[in-house]
Amino acid sequence: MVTTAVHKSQHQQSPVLIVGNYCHDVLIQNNAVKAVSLGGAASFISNVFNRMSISCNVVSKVGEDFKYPVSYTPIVIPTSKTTVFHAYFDLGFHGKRHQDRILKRVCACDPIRPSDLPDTRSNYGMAVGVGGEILPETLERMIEICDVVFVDIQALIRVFDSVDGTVKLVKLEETGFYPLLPRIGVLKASSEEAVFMDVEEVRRWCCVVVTNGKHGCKLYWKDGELGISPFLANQEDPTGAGDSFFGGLVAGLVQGLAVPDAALLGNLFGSLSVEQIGLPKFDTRLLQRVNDEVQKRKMQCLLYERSDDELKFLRPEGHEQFHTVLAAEKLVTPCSIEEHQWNSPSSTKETEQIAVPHFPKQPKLLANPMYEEPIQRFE
Ligand SMILES: Nc1ncnc2c1ncn2[C@@H]1O[C@H](COP(=O)(O)OP(=O)(O)O)[C@@H](O)[C@H]1O
Ligand SMILES: O=P([O-])([O-])O[C@@H]1[C@@H](O)[C@H](O)[C@@H](O)[C@H](O)[C@@H]1O
Repeated sequence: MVTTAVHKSQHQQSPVLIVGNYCHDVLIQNNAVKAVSLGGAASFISNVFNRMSISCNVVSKVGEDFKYPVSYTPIVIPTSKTTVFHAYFDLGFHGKRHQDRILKRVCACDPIRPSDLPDTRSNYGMAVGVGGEILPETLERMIEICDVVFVDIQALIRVFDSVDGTVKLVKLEETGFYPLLPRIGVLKASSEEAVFMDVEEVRRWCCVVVTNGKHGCKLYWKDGELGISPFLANQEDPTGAGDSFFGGLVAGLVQGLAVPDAALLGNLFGSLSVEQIGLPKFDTRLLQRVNDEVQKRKMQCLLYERSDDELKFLRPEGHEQFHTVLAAEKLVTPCSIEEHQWNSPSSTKETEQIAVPHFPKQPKLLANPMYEEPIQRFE
């Protein structure tokens, strides 16, 4: 169970094992490339861990064409190319459902096999594939070598059009991963992905976390559910929000927070991520203050620690106050990237802007009469 591993990690300092390929992301809008960036859940999550001083180990495969410096060296496959995703931000209408982007996997690196994983045990495993690189046997091996495994559903239910690589989703129960669910700790899904599983069924086996953009997230476990408040953000690019959320959630658990407080940290990192294009660069002062608050919060919670694992899901006393303090810290710290609009050169080290002749004007929020929520449009 999630919290058992939390307690173990306080005694042994084993790292978190992150499994998923790095990729190259190409962000496209109005038929023009707006940015090319390091992508893949592994890059967004390790970015959060680095800044929260959480030690981790990444197993990721790339080709010789991989072009970004990363803190955790990937396995280079000479016979394969790095996974590439094209994200289209203006094709977001599929029948009646709105999506903030259409993804196409235009290149796929090799899968990650059980033999690619380390022999040593980890307290936490994160199965965070993006391009179908995690096989059922790889997840099974992760379950064997990690005390608790956190899984992003996108690693399990994505299929890729054989002609143009468009990402489609299949029902979780139709995948080879389904029998493994009772052995994992947490399954994370965005609200778009959550409709591809039976939440009522899956919550009997593991904790389910459903993220819902600017509305925050919701936790579902066997005996209850709990909504976790969002943080305000000026969204520039939704890419990596779910990954940064997941990094924040697990960072919180590793630090010893209760599940609802850790999910709040996830919401904070998700909200910081959408404010920048590509891999976010977090403000050092903000991170220092957030780290301080997490330490204080952990000490407060130790004072009334509950022994029953299931109770760890309940909102601990002072949770709202923790949200207020984190929100205030976010508000007082100006974004470290001042020029982070679509049409400005980015100062993020690992994000590269490509100049195109006619950039659109600033993103503008327009109400779409077909849907309740406003959608982001570019003129
Ligand atoms: N516009 C936003 N404002 C504030 N927080 C956001 C926004 N978009 C995303 N987030 C945060 O990031 C998390 C993940 O975003 P979501 O869009 O649900 O995932 P995904 O990127 O996988 O589609 C949300 O639960 C929320 O905490
Ligand atoms: O936006 P998000 O869902 O958190 O995660 C994204 C993946 O869905 C996408 O396939 C990948 O190319 C991005 O780099 C990022 O990892």
